[in-house]
Amino acid sequence: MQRLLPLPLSLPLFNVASSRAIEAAALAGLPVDALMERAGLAVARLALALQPGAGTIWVACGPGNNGGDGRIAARLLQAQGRRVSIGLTPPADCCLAIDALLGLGLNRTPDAAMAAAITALNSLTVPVLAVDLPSGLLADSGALAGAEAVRATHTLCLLSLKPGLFTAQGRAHAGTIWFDDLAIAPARRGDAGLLGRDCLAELAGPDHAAHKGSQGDVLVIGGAPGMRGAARLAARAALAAGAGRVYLHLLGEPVEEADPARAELMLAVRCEPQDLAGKTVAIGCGGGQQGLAEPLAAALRHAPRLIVDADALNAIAASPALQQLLRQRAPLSSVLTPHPLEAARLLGTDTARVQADRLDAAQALAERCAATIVLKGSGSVIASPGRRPQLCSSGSAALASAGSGDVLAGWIAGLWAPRPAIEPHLLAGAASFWHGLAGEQQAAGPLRAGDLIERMHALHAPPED
Ligand SMILES: NC(=O)C1=CN([C@@H]2O[C@H](COP(=O)(O)OP(=O)(O)OC[C@H]3O[C@@H](n4cnc5c(N)ncnc54)[C@H](OP(=O)(O)O)[C@@H]3O)[C@@H](O)[C@H]2O)[C@@H](O)CC1
Ligand SMILES: Nc1ncnc2c1ncn2[C@@H]1O[C@H](COP(=O)(O)OP(=O)(O)O)[C@@H](O)[C@H]1O
Ligand SMILES: [K+]
Repeated sequence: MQRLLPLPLSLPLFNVASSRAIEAAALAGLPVDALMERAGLAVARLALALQPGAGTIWVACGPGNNGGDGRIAARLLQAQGRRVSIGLTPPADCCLAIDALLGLGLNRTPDAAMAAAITALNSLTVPVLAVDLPSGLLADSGALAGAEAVRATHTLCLLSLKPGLFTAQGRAHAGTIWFDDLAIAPARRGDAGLLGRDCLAELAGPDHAAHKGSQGDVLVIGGAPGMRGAARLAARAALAAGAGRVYLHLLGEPVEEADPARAELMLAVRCEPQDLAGKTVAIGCGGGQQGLAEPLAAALRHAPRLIVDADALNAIAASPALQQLLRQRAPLSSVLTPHPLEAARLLGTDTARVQADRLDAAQALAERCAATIVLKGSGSVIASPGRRPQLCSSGSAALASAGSGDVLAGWIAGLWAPRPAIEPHLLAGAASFWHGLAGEQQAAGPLRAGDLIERMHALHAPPED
């Protein structure tokens, strides 16, 4: 059993169908109850490690094998001399609750009895340990099957890691995530990947002979009047990520300086095809509603590497001609960074549908746009045509603050410029992980986007001895 996050090494994720196939293959060589015995033992061990007080441990058991895991844990806890109560209502002296109501088999809105038990679990002030998944949370998507799911303080995921724990509502409901593979090594590829720190190894630093010309040029296009800050944040992030030279083309009224507070940034007065050639271009941050279509069409045609964010995404969603230009770009040359509403506009649907299956939505968008997609939010999804999607395991609600998305767009550009040959799927995963890692390093409260850049800059790996 291991505490999962922060995650050093990336791991495979298995959806419900694959998890069932892994279980069936394992059971072919084992006694029928072997896996459930292992699962119950793991639950009981973690329950004791959580050091429950002297009261009664409530084991809320559902009708299927999730409940079966709970019953075995209850038996083992009793054998350890603990008072245990099995049922759908808590004992008066509850010191720890084990949520074994529903796991992989959740397939509809919780019925009245289950919903009442979920509400009772959520009313407790003692720790709640969820078995496999918080009950009410869908394993494949991290969406809720009904109005409410258990908000656990700990979740022990069993046998196979399920994607739903790591995206949409998963992280908000799972608490501290633990994993026990029940001593079974899956003989199949994951349906998706969970990105760990090892993804940063894609980003080797510059060699000693590097110079600004070898580190690539970034051009940030956006920052209409009133929203200049968004483009400046992206440009500052590109600089902090390691681009050799960073230029800003600000839309609307001319300005004298690119960024008076960051002397390293240069102003790009024009945005003609020859100004785009050879550059990594990030477009859309603070782009506004007007003045963006022309530079966007030029960037789609001429930028060899392109990151499309914010208003540029909205402009593409509204224009079949721009959509066609996007699809006609060279393979492996475009990264789109939508939040769920922007993704919904591009897909012609609504935010709720995107959030109901983030992995599916991101993959559909990647195929439709022929681009790498970073679908942002808790558990960002990185999807590319023909690739397995990745979920970012880093990040926190400290990032839920204006400008952190602009920083991500600029950061991707700044990492891409010195590494023009890197595969965008790997680049976007590593950049998102880095961004999330910096976003976790906040004791409390939101992280201002300017401070986020400084934290991301501080995470550049020191040279090895
Ligand atoms: N497979 C593995 O990898 C391993 C699995 N293990 C464990 O088994 C768990 C999976 O067990 P499972 O398949 O029995 O499903 P489970 O989650 O107990 O639910 C099914 C029951 O709930 C019911 N039900 C469903 N939705 C409902 C709702 N909304 N409201 C009310 N009822 C609802 C459903 O009813 P039915 O649809 O049949 O009418 C059925 O009776 C897994 O999460 C893990 O803990 C480990 O022991 C070892 C490895
Ligand atoms: N709760 C959260 N958990 C993890 N990451 C988050 C969370 N909230 C926001 N983020 C991240 O912060 C960034 C916000 O981007 P975006 O919504 O475009 O903001 P803005 O447009 O203000 O820059 C994204 O990278 C997103 O993944
Ligand atoms: K459960």
